[in-house]
Amino acid sequence: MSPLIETRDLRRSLNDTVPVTLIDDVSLAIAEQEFIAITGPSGSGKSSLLYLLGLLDRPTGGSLSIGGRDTRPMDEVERAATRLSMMGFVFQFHFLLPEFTARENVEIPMRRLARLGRAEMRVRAAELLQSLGLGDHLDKRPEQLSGGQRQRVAVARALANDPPLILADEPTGSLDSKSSEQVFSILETLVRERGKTVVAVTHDLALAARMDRRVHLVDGRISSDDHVAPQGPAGAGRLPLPVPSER
Ligand SMILES: Nc1ncnc2c1ncn2[C@@H]1O[C@H](COP(=O)(O)OP(=O)(O)OP(=O)(O)O)[C@@H](O)[C@H]1O
Repeated sequence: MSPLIETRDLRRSLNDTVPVTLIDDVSLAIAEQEFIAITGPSGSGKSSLLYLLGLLDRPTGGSLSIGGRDTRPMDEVERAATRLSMMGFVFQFHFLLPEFTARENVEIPMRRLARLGRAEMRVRAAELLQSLGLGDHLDKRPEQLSGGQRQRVAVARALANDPPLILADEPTGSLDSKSSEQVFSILETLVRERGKTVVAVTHDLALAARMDRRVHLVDGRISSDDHVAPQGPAGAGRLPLPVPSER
């Protein structure tokens, strides 16, 4: 089976007055159900790499395949369609739309993909939020939620179209330790019990140590890539997500 993500000699350069190489010949294969940290010093290119993998930016060299499809010939419409169906994004700041409720925010990617009818979208959004411990907050707007709750809404939104891949940029970076642990354990459960692949940029080496693989960048290049065997219980099947306590 082809990897979920495969890059060969991926490169992103900027041709400003002084040329800068953000990502330098990165070759990486990521299989389904991997739980991967992208680590490295500030400015090493972690976010740049994640944006390339998420088709939010275009490489200036090398190749990138998603789900076995070469992304090079894709136009913007195909790239957007691939993002919607294959990926969910979680950023350090939740980027929820303030005028919409939690449930409406989760419905947005479903509306864009337009695979489900309106009633099905509403039910699915509610179920996702319930599974993340937010069943009592469906109709609240982001300003009425705590930071940890907002980030869990952002995770529910990332899962809206049931994508195989979740790309996260410092997903716990602006949370207190309790909320950070909740969000991390949700991401872990998505891999272990829901078969998702999670690629997360993190500065937090303690969290990275709990993931299965650490791709370490220095100056836009992979300086180390260390794997450990997945820790999920073999044959555990699909278990419910751990429901964080309501706050
Ligand atoms: N649009 C841009 N123009 C010029 N330089 C850029 C641009 N985007 C990123 N850079 C530079 O590229 C390098 C890599 O940035 P990137 O944000 O990917 O690093 P990072 O490892 O995620 O950093 P941090 O941990 O601080 O978020 C940095 O030196 C950054 O200043």
